[in-house]
Amino acid sequence: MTFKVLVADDDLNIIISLKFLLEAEQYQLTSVTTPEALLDQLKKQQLDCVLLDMNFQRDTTSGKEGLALIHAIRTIDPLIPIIMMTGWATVDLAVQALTTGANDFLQKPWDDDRLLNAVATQIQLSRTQLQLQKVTQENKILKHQLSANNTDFSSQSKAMQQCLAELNQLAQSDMNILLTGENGTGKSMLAELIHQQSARSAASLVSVNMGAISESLFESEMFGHVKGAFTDAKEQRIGRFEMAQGGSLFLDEIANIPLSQQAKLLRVLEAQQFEKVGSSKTQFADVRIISATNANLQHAIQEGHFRQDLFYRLNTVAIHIPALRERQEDIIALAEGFLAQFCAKYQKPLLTLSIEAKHQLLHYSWPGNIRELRHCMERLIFTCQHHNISADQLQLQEATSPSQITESTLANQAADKLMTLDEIEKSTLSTRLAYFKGNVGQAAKSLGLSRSGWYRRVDKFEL
Ligand SMILES: Nc1ncnc2c1ncn2[C@@H]1O[C@H](COP(=O)(O)OP(=O)(O)OP(=O)(O)O)[C@@H](O)[C@H]1O
Repeated sequence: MTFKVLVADDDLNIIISLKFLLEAEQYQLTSVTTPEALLDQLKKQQLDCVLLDMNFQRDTTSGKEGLALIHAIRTIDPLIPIIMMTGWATVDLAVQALTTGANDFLQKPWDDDRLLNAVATQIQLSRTQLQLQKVTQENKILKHQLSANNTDFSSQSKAMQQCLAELNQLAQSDMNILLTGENGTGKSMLAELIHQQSARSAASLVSVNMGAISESLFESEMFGHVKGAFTDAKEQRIGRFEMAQGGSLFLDEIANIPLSQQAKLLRVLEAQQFEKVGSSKTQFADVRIISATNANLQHAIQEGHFRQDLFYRLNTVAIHIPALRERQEDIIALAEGFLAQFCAKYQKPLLTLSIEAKHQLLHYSWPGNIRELRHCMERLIFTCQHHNISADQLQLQEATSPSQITESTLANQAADKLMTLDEIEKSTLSTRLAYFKGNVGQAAKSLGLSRSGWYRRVDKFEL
């Protein structure tokens, strides 16, 4: 990439020398000899750095002209690096230039290496600053979108209202919270709600799906690594604990942490300290942990798959999120809410639910909970021919048992609809998950998959 440097000096010899020096290093040079031409160029083109003489009239040496120009440049471009140059340097003048808004100060005659170094460093710094602004801005937008989504959190059932009241109170504390409940019951959404209502809401909520992190990358993902810590560590990397500093860390699918890594997580939770992989520097972890699982952790402890001491650390308070079938008052309201949302999104006329459709929605077991209901409503926007949705258009079928899904049924399905191998795999994952009522561990095991193998496929098929 070629960077554009603007040289502003009334001495043509200086301009020619700088032209030779900078163009030999692949910079593209524009030169001006008056302050007016300098400001004009700044308004006309996108530049990466300004090399600015401090005195334009030959008989002046005070540097006042240069200082006044810094102000003028900053009103046009607040971020462009300005490197001041003068043959009449004093410490006072240098300090004045830097406090007025210049980024560096060089004395004429200059040392070539020092000048090239100053230009490269200042361009690099301003690009990093720009990048940071961009990321901060994106972050703000994402946070805004997330909290806007949360205002969509809807529930009318008594069970959920109780749950929300409890969460509202706990959110104000700094206790670690464990959310339990089947897949798709809204645990991630509630984690976001807890964070937004906590004193940590100005900092980030960082989410990690523990089932999706491979065992070998666990430490690096969670605590970060320094450059060269292992073969692939080409750059230093910040881990999730550091990203969530001052905020909250949401550990989803917590039961999926391999036993070997549980001790490492426990140490951070106990001592609030961690080290990046490859570093001996201890860092302080100021994060609130919200974790979630659809598994029975007590059972996992008895089976020796989960550490009891880690369970106690995570489970300062536990909140159970009821399954959708246990809060029937929510089903129709949620379904109608999703229909309204998707009709607006896809610019379709509003669909309504017939009495029979409502009846079926209420009597279905919803193994995939609210996620399944949401997908079902989204699908109807495209499959439903009439404004009033009938029961059979819902296409709700209770799951068949895996023993019924034989190779021949799959082969028949494939032949009937000419399914691709991917479609068969996708359909098997969904059926199996539904059969095990959303329990990923059991569903994966029944297919001979590891949890990470399961999640890789879930990602691949965007399930
Ligand atoms: N009360 C609610 N109101 C509106 N939408 C909801 C509600 N609860 C959940 N959802 C929606 O249902 C889907 C699943 O929610 P979420 O991911 O929070 O569930 P989860 O329990 O964390 O699932 P998993 O255990 O699979 O990670 C999301 O699309 C979410 O927006």
